[in-house]
Amino acid sequence: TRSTRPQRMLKAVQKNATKGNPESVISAIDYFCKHSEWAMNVGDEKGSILDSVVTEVNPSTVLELGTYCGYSTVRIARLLSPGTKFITLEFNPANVTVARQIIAHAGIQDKVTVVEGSSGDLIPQMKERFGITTFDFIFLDHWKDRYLPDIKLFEECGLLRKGSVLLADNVICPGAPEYLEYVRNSPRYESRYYPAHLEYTKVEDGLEKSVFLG
Ligand SMILES: O=c1[nH]cnc2c(O)c(F)c(-c3ccc(F)cc3)cc12
Ligand SMILES: [Mg+2]
Repeated sequence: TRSTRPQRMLKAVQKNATKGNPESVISAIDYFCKHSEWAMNVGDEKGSILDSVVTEVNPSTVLELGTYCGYSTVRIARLLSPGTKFITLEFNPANVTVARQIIAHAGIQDKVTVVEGSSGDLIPQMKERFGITTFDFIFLDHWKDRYLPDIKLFEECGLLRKGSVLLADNVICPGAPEYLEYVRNSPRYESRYYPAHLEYTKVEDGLEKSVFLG
């Protein structure tokens, strides 16, 4: 039966990237998406902005919503200090299977825990299951309609502290207008937009960085 796009991406990584080399995995995926098949990884342009924010925050606890094939997981993990607690949530079990293999190929499997399930179910379990008190950095890249309910869930579950940084992908395309309205108008967040483009295209998109003020 026909393979899936994530499976074809995994094959490209296993063929073209050097085992244990996160940079080569990132490059192999970007090459695949530019020359073979578009895929919804954050990409190289927005990925560089992600890199700069992760480096600036230098977090001790990280949560990613939306693992997909693990591209941004590898981007983030390669920048983290040893001992950082990094959890990534993915709803689609087939994506979990591919992501774990791409993460292993990059050699950063010991730096991140991939958890299968929905963010709405798993966010309230973060404290009890993973011993998290608060997250220093959160990357929202799952489903635009979950951005607003999930940020409210973070607040309700006491998972944010003064200075926690949330970075959201796709706030223009596909777009998360209700989320943007919330973080830009709430007195509890300081928000800033980073203009860029939809991965591997010339279409406008960008990242919204929001700092929780407590
Ligand atoms: O569902 C998504 N979750 C996370 N990230 C996405 C993304 O970066 C996209 F570009 C897109 C996307 C898909 C199709 C398009 F025509 C445009 C954007 C979707 C997602
Ligand atoms: Mg995205």
